Amino acid sequence: MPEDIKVRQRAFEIIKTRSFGRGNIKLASGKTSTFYFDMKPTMLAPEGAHVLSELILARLAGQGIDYIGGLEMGAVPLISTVSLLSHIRNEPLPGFFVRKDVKKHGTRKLIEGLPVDDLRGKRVVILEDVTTSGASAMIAVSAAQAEGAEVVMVLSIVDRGEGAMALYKEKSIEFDSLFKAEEFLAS
Ligand SMILES: O=P(O)(O)OC[C@H]1O[C@H](OP(=O)(O)OP(=O)(O)O)[C@H](O)[C@@H]1O
Ligand SMILES: O=C(O)c1cc(=O)[nH]c(=O)[nH]1
Repeated sequence: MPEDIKVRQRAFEIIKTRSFGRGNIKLASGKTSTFYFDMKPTMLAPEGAHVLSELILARLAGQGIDYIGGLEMGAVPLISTVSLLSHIRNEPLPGFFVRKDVKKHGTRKLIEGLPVDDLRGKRVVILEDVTTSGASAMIAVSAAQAEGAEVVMVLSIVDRGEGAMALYKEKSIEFDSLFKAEEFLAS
């Protein structure tokens, strides 16, 4: 089996075991669902972090990306591990994250992890752990655009197929995911 297919298969197994669950649950959008992906146990497992980062770097290869970013909390572990792996491979891809709320103390930054004004003119990919409506990742898109970045893609680990694709089509931003929820629902 080719290496990239093996890595994807391993990521699928880890997500299925550590992150996929069934049962009634309320979503960020306020809707309810009968299944859920809690991606943190995958992103924070050593092998999970590694395989997801490999898949993301493979998806972004050769596209002249300057920065990866995303909304707290979901995107934060991903941004860190993708950035680390990019350094190990000598193709550094720095990261930033966008706060949901600015702190009332400290530097009061909305965007954390980079020097002021550093996003101007930069090609940015917004990462997300799970997309449902896509509205959460859109907060990070808007924050990066407000700083002058060109957001070239939103890349989700798992897309639930419940609106994100249509949202980003309307915004004329490329959208992709490593996995679809239906793959787990069918397995
Ligand atoms: O596409 P959407 O409809 O916006 O839903 C997906 C969002 O929901 C989850 O975040 P949550 O709000 O649960 O917070 P967390 O990342 O801080 O845990 C997930 O991490 C995404 O950010
Ligand atoms: O829509 C959401 O809030 C949501 C769905 C899901 O499967 N996982 C998650 O973390 N958030």
